[in-house]
Amino acid sequence: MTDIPTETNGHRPTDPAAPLELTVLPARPPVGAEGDGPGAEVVSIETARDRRTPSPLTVPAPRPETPAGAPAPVLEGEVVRVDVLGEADRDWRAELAEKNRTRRPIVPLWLRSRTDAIETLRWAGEYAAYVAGYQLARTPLYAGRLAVRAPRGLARLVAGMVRWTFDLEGEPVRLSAVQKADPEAYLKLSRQRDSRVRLRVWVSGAALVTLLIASIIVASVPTAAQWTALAVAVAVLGVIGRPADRPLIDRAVIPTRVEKLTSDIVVRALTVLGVSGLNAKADVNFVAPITRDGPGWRADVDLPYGVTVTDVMDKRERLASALRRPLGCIWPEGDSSIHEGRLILWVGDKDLSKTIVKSPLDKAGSHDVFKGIPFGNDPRGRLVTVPIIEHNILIGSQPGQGKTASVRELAAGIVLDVTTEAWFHELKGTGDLDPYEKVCHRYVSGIDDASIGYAADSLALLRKEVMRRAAALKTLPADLCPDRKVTRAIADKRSLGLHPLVCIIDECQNLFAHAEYGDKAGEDAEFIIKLGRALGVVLILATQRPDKDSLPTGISANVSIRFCLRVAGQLENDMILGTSAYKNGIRATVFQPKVDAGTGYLVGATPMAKVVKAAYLDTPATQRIADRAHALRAAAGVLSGHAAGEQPEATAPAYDLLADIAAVLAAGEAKVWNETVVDRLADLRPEVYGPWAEQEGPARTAQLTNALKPYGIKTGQVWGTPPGGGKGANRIGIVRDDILTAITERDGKKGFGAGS
Ligand SMILES: Nc1ncnc2c1ncn2[C@@H]1O[C@H](COP(=O)(O)OP(=O)(O)OP(=O)(O)O)[C@@H](O)[C@H]1O
Repeated sequence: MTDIPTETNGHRPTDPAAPLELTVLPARPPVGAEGDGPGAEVVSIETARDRRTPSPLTVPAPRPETPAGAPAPVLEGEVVRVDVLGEADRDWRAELAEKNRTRRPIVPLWLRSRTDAIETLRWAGEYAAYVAGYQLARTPLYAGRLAVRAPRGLARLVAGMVRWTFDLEGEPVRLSAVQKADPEAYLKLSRQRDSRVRLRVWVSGAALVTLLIASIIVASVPTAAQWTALAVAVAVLGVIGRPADRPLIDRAVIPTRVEKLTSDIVVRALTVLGVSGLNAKADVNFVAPITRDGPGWRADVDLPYGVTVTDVMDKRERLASALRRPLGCIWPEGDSSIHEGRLILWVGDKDLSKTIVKSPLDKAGSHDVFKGIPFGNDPRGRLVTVPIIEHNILIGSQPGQGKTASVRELAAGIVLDVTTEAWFHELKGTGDLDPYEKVCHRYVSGIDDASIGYAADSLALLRKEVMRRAAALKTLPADLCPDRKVTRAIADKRSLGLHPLVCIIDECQNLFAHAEYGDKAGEDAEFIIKLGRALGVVLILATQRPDKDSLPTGISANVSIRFCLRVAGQLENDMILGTSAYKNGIRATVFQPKVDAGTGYLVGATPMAKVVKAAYLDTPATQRIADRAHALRAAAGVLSGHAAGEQPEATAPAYDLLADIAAVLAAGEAKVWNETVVDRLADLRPEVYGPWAEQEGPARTAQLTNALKPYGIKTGQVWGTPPGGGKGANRIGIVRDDILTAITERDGKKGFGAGS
């Protein structure tokens, strides 16, 4: 509650305990003044304050200047509270809405997702099977233990029977009656004992006779039954003869060493981080009970006002120390859909950095890329799938953090889908993708100029392919292609040539920073990323040098899925994960060099950025997958290009579209129809633009419209006349100035980029 300052006379009262309000509220009767007599009620100052009716807000008098040491005059005035006491008007609808938003699930978290439920039941099943197997394997040991303990059990049984039959446990009490010379008590106890013993002798005798009869019966039954009876008798005696400190059955698992996460532990950890505003127990507000969530504990906490989850994430190492767990177990996350201070603290049982995630593709017979590719696990052990159709993927990190391993996992999903054409380029020359060579339409591994030139050719060919596909998709009937994009049904019709085509370039910095091929390759890649998405063309790029020379900004700005393993700083982080990622707390700098190989931030594949440990395929596993993919593809008759031993396609001749258009437009032509420009381009470079001119009507016009989109140039209705003369008309066309402006801007940027 906020109070207007109470120092209306410029001085605080000398006695700090003095009720400040009473000295400055002369206009109002002091508390209890109505009853100042003998029967007056004694009221505490707090109660009196609370009873007081709220006053309208008044402005305090300005502080008067008083000469030093002079007693300050008491000013008339009234101290009032800014906040009105009492129950504030409650907006019950807003409260209900808030409650609805934060309600806890009826069905437990692990049962809400099919995958989680299956996973949990699998764990339970595996655990039960393991315990059963473990104990079954030890039955001979347990039988031996029972046999050894049986004689002691027999002795205990006989001794127990005798004690019970003759009521020996009452003996000390009877003796004490004798010692106290209490004949009355003794006689009472003796009579009770005699009556008990009379009954018990009969019971014990009956038990012995039953046992005798049972023994005679057992002596006459087949041997197997005799053994069974003996085993039961030994087992019973063995159990009776068990030493108090040694259990019969061994534990199948060591009791968990993982400390249960409690609110005290969480509070202790959060309050020692040194985050300003987060210092005391009262600063930590639990919004749900701490629960098990996957293989770890989850605490949902509201941080104090003004403290954000990023403040805590920045101190992850300290948090790990405060929780006394390895860093790889501590995964604080935000839930900004609620607010910036909602922290979900997940503390895993196992250190993520010591976990090797198995790829589900290792055992998969085939795969469908339209369902995404299983990529790895989040820290809670949940499978994360990366969508690939209609996406492009950028992977980046410092050297040796697991880029190639991540690419291998994605490549496994790609090759196991026979409808997907694979163009793989590994520009490090270490042969990490070599197992896949035999299924690739285009493949190269190397760091030399020829290999880099080959990759540049691939991008040029891919650009051409994108343009071909754009036209081909347009001609498809609407019922087959309602959304104007490649679907599973379209991909399955191989004759349409619109199946998924995935081009991987590992260590792409060697291509984009290449003096000869770099610029053109960058432009082509940008073009493919922008236009290829709906056409089934996917680019996957991996780089260990995410700077603007090695990774053109047009690429880093337009990819839709990003996976960033450990990087050194904010700049690299944001180049891979997108502008402001670091500021928003998505920081791949938190991962440890080498130790966290394979672990990175995945953005764009799931609704929120996620930490993911990529599945790891070693070379033999990769080889097995590639062998399976080869057999599948051979059976389906889809091995082509490099895989079929064909020579590489003739490389696309290098060309510059904007320069070519500028060359075919005369200085006085302000606006020209697309079809006229396409005809002139085909004349200029038949090998490049010839296929455009072969298209009919709208498809021909669309070729140029699509090709200009990446440059930000739009086509529209322009007035013109046919080349041979004739009636003028409005048709789709271009404005010459747009072309010249784009050329000037591009060349300007190049000049700036080179110089900076
Ligand atoms: N997902 C993973 N799980 C476990 N270990 C991994 C994983 N990914 C990579 N590693 C480990 O890290 C090592 C380096 O991985 P990789 O070659 O993929 O790194 P890179 O980033 O491609 O390196 P470079 O930049 O030098 O090419 C691997 O040999 C492996 O030991």
